[in-house]
Amino acid sequence: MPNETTPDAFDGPAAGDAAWPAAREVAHRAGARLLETAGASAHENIELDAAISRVLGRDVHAASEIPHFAASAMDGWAVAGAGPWRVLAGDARTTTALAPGQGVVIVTGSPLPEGATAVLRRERGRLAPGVGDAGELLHATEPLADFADVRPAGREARAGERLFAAGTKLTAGHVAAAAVAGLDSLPALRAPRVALVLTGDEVVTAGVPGHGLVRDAFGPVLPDAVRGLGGFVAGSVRIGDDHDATVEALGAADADVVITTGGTGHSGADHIRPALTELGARLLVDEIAMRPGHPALLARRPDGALVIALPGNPLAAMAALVTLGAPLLAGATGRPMPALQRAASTERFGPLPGRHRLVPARLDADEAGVRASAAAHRGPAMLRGLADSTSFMVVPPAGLEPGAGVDCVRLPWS
Ligand SMILES: Nc1nc2c(c(=O)[nH]1)N[C@H]1C(S)=C(S)[C@@H](COP(=O)(O)OP(=O)(O)OC[C@H]3O[C@@H](n4cnc5c(N)ncnc54)[C@H](O)[C@@H]3O)O[C@H]1N2
Ligand code: MOO
Repeated sequence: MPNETTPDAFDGPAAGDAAWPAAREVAHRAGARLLETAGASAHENIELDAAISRVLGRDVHAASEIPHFAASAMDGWAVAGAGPWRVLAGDARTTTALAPGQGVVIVTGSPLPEGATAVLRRERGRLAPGVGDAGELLHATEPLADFADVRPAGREARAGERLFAAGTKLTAGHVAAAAVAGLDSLPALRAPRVALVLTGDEVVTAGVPGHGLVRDAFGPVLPDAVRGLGGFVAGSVRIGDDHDATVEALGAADADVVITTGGTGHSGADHIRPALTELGARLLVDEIAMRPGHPALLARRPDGALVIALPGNPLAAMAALVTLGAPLLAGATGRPMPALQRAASTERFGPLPGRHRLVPARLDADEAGVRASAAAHRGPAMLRGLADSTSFMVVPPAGLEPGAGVDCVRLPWS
């Protein structure tokens, strides 16, 4: 998707300590521009088993009526006209038509024989000897309405009806519905290719870390989080705190979007900013007025690829991912800015002038509405709070009184 781009005023100047809402807007526009640049090559057909979390590039229509034949919704008898009914031998699979006064055994999902006017459930039918040579007759134990327990053809969709709109992010529900509609593939937008660059001399990937070392919190979860946001992790590298290695990794990553972790600070051990400068990348967001996640960056490489630099502190990185990554990947897959959910804060937050706070929280609904309960263990380097959460509350700079409404952003995996 990346392409040679000329700097222009599209994104505005680097936001320089951007306000939280402005950082989201810049990220969403930058993502949308990736999609514009890709044009027709952004579209592809995907098999159903690879479709979950992908975004539709075009509307999807029903190829035929759904269901495409009238069927029984219950086990019992297909019957024609008013009862009692004479029950034919065999079952609905071998009986193609019924005359009034006839019935035949049918199971759920079987096509209704021609002439059938209703299905009588097994538990609502009684077989009794008929008078004279009438043989055994089927009686309904309660009144039977016309078309009772029949699934008519086309009840769920007419042929040609739009099932899902372009821009829909596909869930298991969409994919199952597409399969029932007889579709083998879906017209998707190509998932933006994301390359991960995980930095840090002190980061280890197995076991209990030794003194001064930390276990990598990102490698095991970012691929799934990126997929949840509509992207696809195509590659991942780990580098130490080294300038040349950072320049090489950021420059060489073959992707639409590069996501880095750590090294966003201004110390001698932090190499993301100098590497972006050396690569000639343009900063679109240069830090965000938020806590945690303040040092996060968004930049565009000269070839058009976008770079999201997440801070090393794990909770801060996740806060930055929902702030920059979610809008960016929404824009890059033709979707609007991810919606914020409104909830009532159960807790008081004092003011923090000029800064939004992202607080991991659980959202619960009851008859009074949706409540956001901030998690315990929510320091920037902690993760237990995140584990207990479904969202981040976005506490405005003025703070919040208990019960006051607050916007919340969903976690990528919730
Ligand atoms: N003098 C200042 N120091 C710091 C500031 C500041 O404004 N002035 N900002 C703080 C904030 S806020 C954050 S957030 C961090 C940003 O740090 P970096 O992005 O430079 O990340 P590192 O320094 O590489 O690491 C920070 C922290 O995160 C741990 N880490 C790194 N990678 C991983 C990983 N894969 N899994 C788990 N943990 C990881 C790392 O060990 C450090 O503990 O800077 C503050 N300092
Ligand atoms: O972004 Mo940092 O985690 O606020 O400490």
